[in-house]
Amino acid sequence: TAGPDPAPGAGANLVIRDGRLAAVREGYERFDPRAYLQNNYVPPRADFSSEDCVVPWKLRCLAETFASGEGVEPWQEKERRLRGRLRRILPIDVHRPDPLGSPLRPPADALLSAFCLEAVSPDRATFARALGHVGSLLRPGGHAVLLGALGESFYLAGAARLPVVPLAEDDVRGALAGAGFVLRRFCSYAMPPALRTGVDDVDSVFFAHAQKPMEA
Ligand SMILES: C[S@@+](CC[C@H](N)C(=O)[O-])C[C@H]1O[C@@H](n2cnc3c(N)ncnc32)[C@H](O)[C@@H]1O
Repeated sequence: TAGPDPAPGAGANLVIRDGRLAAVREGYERFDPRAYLQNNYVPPRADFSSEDCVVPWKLRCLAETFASGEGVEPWQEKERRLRGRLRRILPIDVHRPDPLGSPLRPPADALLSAFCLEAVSPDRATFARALGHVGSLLRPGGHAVLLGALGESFYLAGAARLPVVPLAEDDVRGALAGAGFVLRRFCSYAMPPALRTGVDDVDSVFFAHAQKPMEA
């Protein structure tokens, strides 16, 4: 059945939103993954001699969360089991209500998204919508683990200068609540001056673990 008539101006808003998403897509055509890795995943940001460094902080958050479940095993064993279970790598577009192009059957137990949603969204409303889209891939009781940037407006990846929606902690908490999640853990890491290398203007990094309620 047809829905209600769109409000006056709604069509124009959709065109503007589509135009801004097209600009984001165009930006990612110049995204250079090697340059991105070089900017973020080697020293000084990935300096494993210092626990205070940002990449060890991110990994610690993930390790603590994943270790809080059933069975604690050496990472080598976890890696072996994960590789054994990996079946397919699928393209995803977080701006589509159906991000994988078709429903996920069965829905996922867990979802991990790192530095993606805010880096592909022109504004907070689009970020919240994208979170809702990927959240819909989870089963009731499923877990979402998010890492992301706060207060960031751009980052560099080779020739590409990608715009980022600058988020505050409350924007992330609000978007999670709006997407129907219950927050289990939220923490943040202030980027120290020594790691403000010019490859972005990030203020801090957040980590969130949230869960979909079980169905009544
Ligand atoms: C800042 S990088 C994050 C990379 C990595 N996940 C990390 O943690 O460092 C943003 C990523 O978003 C991906 N991306 C761009 N548009 C997207 C979209 N519409 N849906 C899903 N991912 C997208 C890009 O390919 C890029 O790998």
